[in-house]
Amino acid sequence: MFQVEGWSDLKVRRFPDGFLFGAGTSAYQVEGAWNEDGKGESIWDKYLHDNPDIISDGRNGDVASNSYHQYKRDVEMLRELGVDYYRFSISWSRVLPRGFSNEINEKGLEYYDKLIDELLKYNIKPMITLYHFDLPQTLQDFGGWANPLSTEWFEDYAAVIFKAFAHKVPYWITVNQPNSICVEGYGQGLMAPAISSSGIGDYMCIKNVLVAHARAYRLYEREYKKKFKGSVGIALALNWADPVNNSTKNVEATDVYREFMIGLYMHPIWSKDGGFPKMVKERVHQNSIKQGFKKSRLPALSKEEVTLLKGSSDFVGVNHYTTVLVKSTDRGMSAPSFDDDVHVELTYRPEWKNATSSWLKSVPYGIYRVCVYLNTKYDYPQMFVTEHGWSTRPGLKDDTRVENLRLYLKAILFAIEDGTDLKGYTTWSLMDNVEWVAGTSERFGLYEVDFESEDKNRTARLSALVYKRIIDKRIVEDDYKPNNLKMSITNRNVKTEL
Ligand SMILES: CCCCCCCCCCCCC/C=C/[C@@H](O)[C@@H](N)CO[C@@H]1O[C@H](CO)[C@@H](O)[C@H](O)[C@H]1O
Repeated sequence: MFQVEGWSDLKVRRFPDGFLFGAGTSAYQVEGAWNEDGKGESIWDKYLHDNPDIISDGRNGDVASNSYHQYKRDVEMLRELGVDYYRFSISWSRVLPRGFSNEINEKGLEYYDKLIDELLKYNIKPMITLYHFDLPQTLQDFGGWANPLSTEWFEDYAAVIFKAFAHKVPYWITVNQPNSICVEGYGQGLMAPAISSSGIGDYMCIKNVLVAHARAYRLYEREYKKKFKGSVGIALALNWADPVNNSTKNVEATDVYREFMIGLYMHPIWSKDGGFPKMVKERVHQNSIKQGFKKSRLPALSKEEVTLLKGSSDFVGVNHYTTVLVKSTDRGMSAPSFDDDVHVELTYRPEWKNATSSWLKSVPYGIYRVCVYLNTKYDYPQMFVTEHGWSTRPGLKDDTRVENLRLYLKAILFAIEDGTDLKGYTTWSLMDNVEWVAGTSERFGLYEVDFESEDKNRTARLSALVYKRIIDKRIVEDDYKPNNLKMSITNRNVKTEL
């Protein structure tokens, strides 16, 4: 059993046979070529072009890590690491420049086809995310994810991508982090399209994104599952939250926080009864009525939608970075708002080590706790860690990333030992990239990208060598120190089933 304090023991745990290691990126963050070869504008292109001053270091995704031109080098890096799979996303507006499926940009499809073939040539399986934050701007002009028609636009887009690649791709993620898309994008105005409509726009978006996910899942299930046997899931932001202490009101506040951060997305897909969690529905409904709304600001799921969503995932994609502590509060908050509906305060332990990103603290037990929570509450769902990572400043000797990686992988080994059905682990990120409004000021890469160089050259960091060693030995060694930072290609015969 994994203990929060003093959890380390002397047993050497091994990653089970068949456990997969991967690395991840997303289209806007690495591709660049924002308007090349017929690509249409996305909401992130527009947002950062219109608001250059909000980017911490002024670097947007116009060129990013130049993966549109450097994809062969990216695959070479994956071969160096010896990973089993590569998680990357497709830019919707690169394939459908105006968002709708009547006009397909063949050059866009060609780019992904070449990338997939390059991966398959070296026995690296593609894990494709259909949507990682970059909606075509043309669709945003019609309300984006706040428009219920978005569920149909997404299904049409998914149909184009499945038709082109279902025969080559074993793992699919429909949508990355609905809470970031909706709460940060349509509520808090922190992510594109930067709409500030907390407590209203975010809930409209959440319903539509979840239904869109389910429509894409059902489409694959109907038309491709039998033939290609791929797995389709959704990636959720599943950070952990504990009460700041064990007082009843803080424990209750933590339950509420977990239902809004985890249950809102897990319950419709993985619970037995389906739909949004009762506690969330009741709180938003009561607040809405008090505030003079005729009905809940959280749009209801119809009976058909509840059924469509229930069971609509082969695995849950766990994007896990950090842990927060929750305190109950009576503080007045601006209303209506998502924060007012949840109504808690968050804090951290001062001793938790900080990454370069202010929100990111190293709390390894959190990943164990979130796995056990999902097991208990949702009956041992199949999982992939679809993102986990650490940010630093530039530099190749990234000891803090190495330490964080080792500690979290050990915690994952405990979670597996305690029954978690975890299929794989994806490190975020393969390389430095555009960290949204933080630009390139927060580096998440196992490979450093020289953003000053014309080609955006990549160099392995210490963490890349350590990750390679873990993949090779299938254990986490505390004392492994490479003699130098030279990288070479791993010739591994990946013997995993699709
Ligand atoms: C005095 C104490 C004050 C305490 C205040 C506490 C505030 C706590 C706020 C917690 C916020 C956690 C935010 C977490 C966000 C992540 O889950 C999210 N950024 C993950 O998104 C993925 O992350 C990658 C790295 O940021 C990103 O590159 C990727 O595209 C995203 O999918």
